[in-house]
Amino acid sequence: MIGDTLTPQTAYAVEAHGLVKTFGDFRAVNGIDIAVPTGTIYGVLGPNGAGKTTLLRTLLGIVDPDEGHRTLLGDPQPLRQSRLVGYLPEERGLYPSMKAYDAIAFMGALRGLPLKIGRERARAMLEAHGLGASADKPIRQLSKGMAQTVQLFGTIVHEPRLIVLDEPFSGLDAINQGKLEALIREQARAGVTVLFSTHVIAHAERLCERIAIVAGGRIRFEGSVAKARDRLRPQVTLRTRSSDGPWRRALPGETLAQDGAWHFALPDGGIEPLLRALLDADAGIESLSIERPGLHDAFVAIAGEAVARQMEEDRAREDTA
Ligand SMILES: Nc1ncnc2c1ncn2[C@@H]1O[C@H](COP(=O)(O)OP(=O)(O)OP(=O)(O)O)[C@@H](O)[C@H]1O
Repeated sequence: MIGDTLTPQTAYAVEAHGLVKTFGDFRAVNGIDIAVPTGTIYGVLGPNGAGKTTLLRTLLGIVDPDEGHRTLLGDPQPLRQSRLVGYLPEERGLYPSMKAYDAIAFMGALRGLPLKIGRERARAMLEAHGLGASADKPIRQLSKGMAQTVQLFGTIVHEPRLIVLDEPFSGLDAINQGKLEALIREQARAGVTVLFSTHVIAHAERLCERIAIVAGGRIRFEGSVAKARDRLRPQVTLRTRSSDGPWRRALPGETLAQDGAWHFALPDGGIEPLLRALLDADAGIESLSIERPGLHDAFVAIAGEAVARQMEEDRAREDTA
């Protein structure tokens, strides 16, 4: 890895406290604390306009904060670490006449990788991902998905320690999104820290060890996906043969009877006391399921219905674009 001797690995690849970035009177980033553990896949999740891009750019050192401080790979001057960082911006663009392998090598060269090594690695990466036949094609002849893959390879060809991807899934079809998810996992397995932004909850849920939910320039939640999901109680659905009996008293107060089943949140004391009552009274348990809420439900609980609806709309707009 280039410059591996420059900085020892720190516990957190990115750390920031009290970050504020204003544009005129508008606070795009409004007091953000964030800590991205080294070697994790970390997602910044929020609707368009939440401040994700500004946050990433501030962490990278492209934008200076008005308040607060941050370290990138342990360095309070993030740009000094740029050779160890790969950044895929939201606005993407490659030179249309450049050949695919050359475009990758060129991007690596901007991060200090000798062109010759970049070209060799570029060809190997394209081969390994079934794109060897496109290596010598000019970018303008590639499909959108392929061009985006080329840009991503250009982002990682210099073997960075930290990859920052701004909305990397947008504009990709489902197949290419799956390939990108696999590539992100591959990088993480190799010990690379991956920080990405998205407005699609499913990507964050599938990929991330930790997430930050951002809305209105602030972090509404920071932690593991499991911790976010734990914000909501698991939901119980119970079907019984008998419809009444002393066991009914063991159902929680806010139980809802719907579609021939009882629905309620898992009680603090667990399901066992209720099970005992059902068995003792011979209620006849036909089915019982306990479902943990997904990240989507947790997101609604954390960020609110309005923000969740805006994210759905962002996604729908993108799908029809
Ligand atoms: N250079 C700038 N000058 C003025 N306002 C800006 C600038 N950059 C961002 N903003 C504003 O800051 C807010 C946050 O933008 P930002 O791009 O960080 O959000 P985002 O969550 O990344 O959303 P998107 O995915 O739409 O870019 C938006 O209201 C945007 O218009």
